[in-house]
Amino acid sequence: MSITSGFELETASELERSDNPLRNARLSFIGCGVMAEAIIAGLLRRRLVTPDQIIGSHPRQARRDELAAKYAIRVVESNRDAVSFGRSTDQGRFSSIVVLAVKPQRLNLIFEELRGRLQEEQLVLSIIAGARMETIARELLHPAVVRTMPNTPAQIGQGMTVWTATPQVTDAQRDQVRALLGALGKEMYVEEERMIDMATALSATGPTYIFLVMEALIDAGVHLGFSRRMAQELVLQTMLGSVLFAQESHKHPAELRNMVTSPGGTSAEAIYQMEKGSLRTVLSKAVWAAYQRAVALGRAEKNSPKSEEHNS
Ligand SMILES: NC(=O)C1=CN([C@@H]2O[C@H](COP(=O)(O)OP(=O)(O)OC[C@H]3O[C@@H](n4cnc5c(N)ncnc54)[C@H](OP(=O)(O)O)[C@@H]3O)[C@@H](O)[C@H]2O)C=CC1
Ligand SMILES: O=C(O)[C@@H]1CCC=N1
Repeated sequence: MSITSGFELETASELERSDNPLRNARLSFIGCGVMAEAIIAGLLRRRLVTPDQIIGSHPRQARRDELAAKYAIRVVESNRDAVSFGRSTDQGRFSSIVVLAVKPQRLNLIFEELRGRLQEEQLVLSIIAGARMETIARELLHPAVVRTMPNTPAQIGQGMTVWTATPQVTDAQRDQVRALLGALGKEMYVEEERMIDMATALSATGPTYIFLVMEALIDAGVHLGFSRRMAQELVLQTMLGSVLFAQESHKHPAELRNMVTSPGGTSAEAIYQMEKGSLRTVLSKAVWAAYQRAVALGRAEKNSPKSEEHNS
């Protein structure tokens, strides 16, 4: 059976560029859900890799078929087979990145399956919330680990990913990671691993805060009497315009807000109600709660499905 990809390629071939660090890489995705698909789509869209450089593993046949048809990549059932794809052999040597993209609650199963199965030159790149590099390295018996925290706008190449790496990750591998994450949007390297948990709460969980506010404002517009379609257009363009304004003007948000706030006017009235309703405190508490949860997910004893059940 031949597989064709219906996937649109966006830019001129990066593959042909000699400075593309992923040119000869093999990528194995362990768990092909929402985020893994976003990374795969971004890499192919930017033509940083070809479909034959990618393999994914997934427990469900329907999902395997779906991804194979959409991206013309190989998707297998066995996580071990996916990792083996990147192993160098007498026939060829590859740089290989193994992307861990399962839910935190599945991580212990993955450790059991993959422990001791990685070659020295393979790189493990985790996107799993809470999972600490020390734990991954210890459980997989593999010291070269990169920990990243992307977010869902990566699906359209507008993501924000924060990442860090163990000292065993080489400069060449760091270049590969930058290229891979660059296909998702912006990337930011941090030295301190605790900042990954902080980014999990702020930028990775971030779309949740924004979409909830977006939804609430659209509902408020409907309450005023706008059709849902009109309210949605007004709110989305207002949010987009405000973000671009903040980005391009380089002004502090408070300064931009003051520009909207005429004395005795509508904004002042609205601000009064938002402060009365403790909007800032609620947002701060939400981010703090998300941070605490990210830290808790990283604790080994919380990583088993059993303890998660007790937790929920
Ligand atoms: N969603 C987000 O905004 C972000 C998520 N993350 C992190 O990314 C990771 C993945 O999240 P996300 O993509 O949203 O989650 P998904 O649930 O969409 O993806 C995980 C996938 O792994 C599959 N899976 C389950 N068990 C196994 C197994 N034993 N072996 C291989 N695959 C398995 C699941 O299959 P099935 O569907 O059958 O259960 C699912 O498709 C999480 O660890 C999360 O913390 C990081 C940043 C942002
Ligand atoms: O809710 C979650 O666990 C994931 C991790 C970061 C954002 N969403």
